[in-house]
Amino acid sequence: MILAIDAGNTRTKWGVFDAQGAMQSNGVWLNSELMQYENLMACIPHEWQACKQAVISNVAGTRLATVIKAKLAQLSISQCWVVPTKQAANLLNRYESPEKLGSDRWLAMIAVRHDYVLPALVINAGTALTLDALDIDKTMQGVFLGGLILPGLHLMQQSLLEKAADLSTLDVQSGDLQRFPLNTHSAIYSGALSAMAGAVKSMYNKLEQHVGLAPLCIVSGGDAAILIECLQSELLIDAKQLVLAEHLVLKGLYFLERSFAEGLPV
Ligand SMILES: Nc1ncnc2c1ncn2[C@@H]1O[C@H](COP(=O)(O)OP(=O)(O)OP(=O)(O)O)[C@@H](O)[C@H]1O
Ligand SMILES: CC(C)(CO)[C@@H](O)C(=O)NCCC(=O)O
Ligand SMILES: [K+]
Repeated sequence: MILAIDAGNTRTKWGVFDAQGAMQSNGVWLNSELMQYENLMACIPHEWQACKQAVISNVAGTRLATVIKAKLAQLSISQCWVVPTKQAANLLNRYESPEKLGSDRWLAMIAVRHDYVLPALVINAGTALTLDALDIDKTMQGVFLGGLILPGLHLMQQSLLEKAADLSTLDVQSGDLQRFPLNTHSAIYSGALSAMAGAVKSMYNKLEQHVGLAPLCIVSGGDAAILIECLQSELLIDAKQLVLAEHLVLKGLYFLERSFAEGLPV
């Protein structure tokens, strides 16, 4: 059994994979929750005890990493912390400094390379919104062309409330997506969601132009369903090309681990 851990900026998700690559169990913590456990053993899921090996993606900083390291050490689970490279698991990374690419973005692309037909736009709608363009070359290798980083739905709204004096008494709460909003909550919510959808449409068009055919648009993350609904209702992207994908980073971790085990080039 292999344990995969995806530490994002808001939440940490984990999944246990069997030898056939099926996810047998999974769970999630808020990072704030995870940092508060005094007794680390108390919050270790019993499913972890069947694992000898963990593969970890962390974009949440060193404090959270320290907590996770200690948990795994207590259980004598070996640890592999993923740092993106120039090439791995049949995917080429064209980032100027490959190791500076977020490991969550890299692993989501590894999962998409494995599970879907390329080209594809790989979207994570979480704390941040990332839009990563994935093509395929003549040798059938996946190629990461580059991508965008934006604030996610919660952050976009939160930053407005923090910096605009007349909005500072409001909470981030879901307004409605409206075409012509007539109250502040819906104006802010619709503004943030429209900005996200507009960025997706723009990036999708660029990739479509670049590859000369309609790419898939694979969406994951806490706000994936909301974003897909908006893209569909506003007719921005053909519904046939839209896919809601779960656990992409966890699956990417499993596939990367397996590619190491099979001795594929890294
Ligand atoms: N307690 C919360 N705090 C912040 N965002 C939340 C919370 N609960 C739900 N969300 C929603 O989830 C989104 C974050 O998604 P997700 O959980 O995928 O992020 P994450 O775990 O931080 O992952 P990543 O850092 O990889 O983006 C926010 O935009 C927000 O709408
Ligand atoms: C962009 C985020 C925050 C998305 O989770 C993460 O992938 C990250 O911290 N990336 C490092 C910077 C980069 O990808 O260029
Ligand atoms: K993520």
